[in-house]
Amino acid sequence: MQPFSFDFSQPVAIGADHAGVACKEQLVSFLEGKGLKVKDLGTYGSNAVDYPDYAHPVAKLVDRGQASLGILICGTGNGVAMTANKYQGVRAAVCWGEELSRLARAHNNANVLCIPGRFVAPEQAVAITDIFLETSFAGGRHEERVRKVLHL
Ligand SMILES: O=C(CO)[C@H](O)[C@H](O)[C@H](O)COP(=O)(O)O
Repeated sequence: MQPFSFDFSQPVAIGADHAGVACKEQLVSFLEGKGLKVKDLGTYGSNAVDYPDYAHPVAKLVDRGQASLGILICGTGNGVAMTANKYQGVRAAVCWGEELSRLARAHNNANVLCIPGRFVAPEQAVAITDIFLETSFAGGRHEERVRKVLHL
C-alpha cells in the first residue's frame, strides 16, 4: 500500500539549477518557517550548472525513503522531472499552478514537485508548494492507475 501523505519526520529534499536558485531560496525559507527539516542540495549561486547534477541527488533521497518528498526547480521544470522520473520510487510532476499541484498529489500521488522557475514567480512557487505539502493522495480509482505506472 503506498503512503497517502508525507512522512515529515524525514527532511524535504530540494535542489535547483541556476534558473531555479532564486525560487529555491524562497522555498527553503518558507519550508523552514513551517517547521520542516530541509536538505538543500544546491545549487547555491548564479553560475550556470547542469540540472541533472541536482535532480539525481534529490530523487535518490526520495527513492530510498530518506526524504519525505522532493522539490526541484529548473527553467522549465522538464529537465529535472525527466531526470527524477528515472527512479522507480519517484513520481515527479511539473506544476506551474495551484490546481495542478493539488491534482498531482490527489490523483498521481506525486512525491517530487518540479517547478518551472523561469515561468513562475517565487510567491507563486510558495503557493504551489504549500498545496503540494498539504494535499493527500485520494486513492480509490487512482490507486490502481498509479500502481500501473510502474509496470513496464
Ligand atoms: O529548463 C531547463 C530544461 O529543462 C533547464 O532546467 C535549464 O534551466 C535550462 O536549460 C538552462 O538554460 P540556460 O540557457 O543554460 O540558462
